[in-house]
Amino acid sequence: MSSSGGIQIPGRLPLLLTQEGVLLPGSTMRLSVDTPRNMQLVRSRLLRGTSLKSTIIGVIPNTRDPEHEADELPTLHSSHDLKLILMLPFLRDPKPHFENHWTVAIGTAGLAVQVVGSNWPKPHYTLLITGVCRFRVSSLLKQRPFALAEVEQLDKLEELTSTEEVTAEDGELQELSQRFYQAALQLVGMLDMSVPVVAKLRRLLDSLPRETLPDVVASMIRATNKEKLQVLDAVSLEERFKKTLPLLTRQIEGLKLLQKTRSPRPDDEKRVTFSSCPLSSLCLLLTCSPRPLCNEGEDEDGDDTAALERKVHRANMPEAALKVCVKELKRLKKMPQSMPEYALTRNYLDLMVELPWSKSTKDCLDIQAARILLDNDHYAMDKLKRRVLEYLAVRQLKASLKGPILCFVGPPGVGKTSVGRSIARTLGREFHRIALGGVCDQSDIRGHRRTYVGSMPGRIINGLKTVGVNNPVFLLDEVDKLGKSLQGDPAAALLEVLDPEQNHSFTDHYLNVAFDLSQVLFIATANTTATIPPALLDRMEVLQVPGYTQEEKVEIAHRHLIPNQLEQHGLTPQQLQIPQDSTQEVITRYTREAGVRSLERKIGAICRAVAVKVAEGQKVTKPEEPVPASPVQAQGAPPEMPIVIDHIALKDILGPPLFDMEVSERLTLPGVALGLAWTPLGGEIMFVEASRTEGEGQLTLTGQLGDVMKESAHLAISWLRANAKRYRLTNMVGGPDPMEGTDIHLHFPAGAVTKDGPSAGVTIVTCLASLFSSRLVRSDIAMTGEITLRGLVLPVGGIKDKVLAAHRAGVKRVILPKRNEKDLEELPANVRAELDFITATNLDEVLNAAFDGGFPGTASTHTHPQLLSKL
Ligand SMILES: Nc1ncnc2c1ncn2[C@@H]1O[C@H](COP(=O)(O)OP(=O)(O)OP(=O)(O)O)[C@@H](O)[C@H]1O
Repeated sequence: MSSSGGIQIPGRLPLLLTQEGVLLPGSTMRLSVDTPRNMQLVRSRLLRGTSLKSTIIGVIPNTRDPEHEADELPTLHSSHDLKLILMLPFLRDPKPHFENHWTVAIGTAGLAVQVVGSNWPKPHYTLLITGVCRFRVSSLLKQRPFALAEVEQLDKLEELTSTEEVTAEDGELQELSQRFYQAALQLVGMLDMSVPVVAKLRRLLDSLPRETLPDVVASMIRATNKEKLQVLDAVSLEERFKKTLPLLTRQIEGLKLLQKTRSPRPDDEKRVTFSSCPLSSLCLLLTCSPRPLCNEGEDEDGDDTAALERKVHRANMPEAALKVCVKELKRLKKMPQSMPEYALTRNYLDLMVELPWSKSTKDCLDIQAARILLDNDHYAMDKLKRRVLEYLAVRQLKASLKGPILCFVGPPGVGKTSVGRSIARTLGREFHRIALGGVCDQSDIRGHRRTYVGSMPGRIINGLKTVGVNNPVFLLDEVDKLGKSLQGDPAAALLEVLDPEQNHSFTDHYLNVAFDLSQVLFIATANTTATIPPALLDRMEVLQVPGYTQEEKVEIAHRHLIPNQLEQHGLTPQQLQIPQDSTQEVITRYTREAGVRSLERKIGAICRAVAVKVAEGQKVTKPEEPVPASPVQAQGAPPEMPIVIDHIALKDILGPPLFDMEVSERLTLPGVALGLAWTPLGGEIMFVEASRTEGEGQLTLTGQLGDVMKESAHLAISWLRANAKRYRLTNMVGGPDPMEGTDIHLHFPAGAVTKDGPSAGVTIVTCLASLFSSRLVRSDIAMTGEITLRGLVLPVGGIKDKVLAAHRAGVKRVILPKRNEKDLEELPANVRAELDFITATNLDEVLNAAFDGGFPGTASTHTHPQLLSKL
């Protein structure tokens, strides 16, 4: 600080633009920073810098930092006095180098002594900055990512370090300084000297260099921002004394008046004392808070706390919470604003009053209406809708229903989230979605303790604050994708949230008081139950939402997706028509999914392409121009409406088809069979390929197989070797042991995808049987089932999704374990009608069905007709 021993500030300073208050040299101020440039400055200079130099920044007052980084910087605060002083030499200078407003911008170089970051209510930093000296911006070096400028230090006041020097050099300045000093003494004299800071101020008045007094006193007394700006702009010391003295006198007069008008109660005496000096600690002696406690802001601030107190009492919170709030309020009142804890306590209280402790919406449940709404919003999903209606009906009869928590499990894009939204609508409740995918910190659910820097409440409490009622529908999306880390297990934190017996007293770490979640209706969604922790799964009722059949997808597209997309793209059915055939083609040749999300995207792509045509057409058809009569579209002429998307248009817009009906093509060699697999994304068809070469009887397995699948492969080989004679299987030279002198390679294409599970057993056996017998597997058949060493076929899971995948891929016959027959009832009628199902109890039956005309050696070839059941 020039005035305190000649500190030299760097020649280049990053600029912090603020409108919050005026930092004067020698004072300390707390500033909240949330705009892009200022945030960037804090991150790259204050948080990353390691030297003292990197903590010095230039604070430009009275200037708004633009909300968006792309916006240009506004005119910086500039001093008129300085402008004059600086311009004078240029009256003589033919080529002034002060060309723009930057040249006279003035600010205070400050030392950032503390940086506190917080994400609530939005990301921001709170800085504690001590003013060092005035500076002038010579030139702006860059605007992004934060403003950086070449600066010139202005306060060089060494000449006035003692009263003697003043006397010697400048009579008028000395007189001013003396008057100022006397006035300051008088002010301190009116305050209660028993307050330690007042005593300290008294001592400082004698020990501080006189030239620092105007800045220090101006930052403490009652003064508006405008007045403080004038003090900052007063570069000459004389001017500064002149600007500050009236303020000081006004404060003294004000105090006198206050003392006169107040009743002489000891309390009041103290209050005058306190209010005239906001400083409650020594370090704050030089503090200027953005809204000083003792200027105009004070009343406002006092009101502010009073308003907060009123809100606390009106928030209708339970007694325990109220007690905590009252205690915190008491602490807040005693705290100076500049204390870091002030902001924390204030944020806490603000949250407490905003929480919907007893605010709820009234359920408007009408089962008839709910049924209609669910049917209107979603096609198919009958089982799910039935269960949801049951649930709603019970709620209607018993309002205080505790649990169960519904968990919709199914592949992506089958409408789990959107059913959740519909349930909220049917109940007339607020809806809030909490995405849990990737959450691996339990404080995400339960909040951080307030002792942490940047502590925040968890997502549940935040959600309640957002919806503003205590009985919303909370959709816990993707519960199966919760992670775990050193920061704890969020799934464990969810246990308390979802347990109806416990959640009436859910305690968020940040709140530290119980909040009643029993009115909240929780619905969870997941792609698979396999990764949901068992304790969590146990608290939920799982409702499977399987993928859709092609017919269902066509219906969904025409009833929901196409109208939605048309609306979103500003089109009408009079402008765009997608016939059923085209939708069917999009489904089969451009998408391969269990849900309809990809289909929706493709329809979106069609709409965009048509929107361009329509918009071009509108531009060409100006009102005065007649519309061409010919339906043949001339170059630049508007297209004929409606634009109908046919096979050719589809290819134009979406490109060549992405998927082919490849099944029959790939089953043209012996040693290939088609299996069915279940994945969290729905069912999939899966080819199994085998080849043999001369060798030593080794088995090679490729395709990223898990242990269980590898074991299935070994099992299949063992069974075939054991039964080779019966099935007349041979090795390469025609010998009876198929493995003798032969190496086998089994491959599961889509080699990058990990595969596991026992259900490929029957497919591997069929594939190897085809290889050893050199016979082709039927090209229209797919299969699934676990095998045993004795050749039995055991049931497997995910039958519905697997069969739907087979149907999607154009397969005509499906072999599945006999004990899975019951699962076929869940299939849509049209799928059941279009597929032949062969249910098998042993591998004999499987082989017999998988090859045209049966398989040699199987019992049924001779004794029974082929086992075929059309369900
Ligand atoms: N049966 C249906 N009827 C109407 N629209 C549907 C149906 N199923 C899905 N949709 C639509 O498909 C889109 C995707 O649905 P949604 O986001 O609910 O899928 P999701 O199952 O939650 O997927 P994820 O598991 O990826 O979150 C939505 O626009 C939804 O409206």
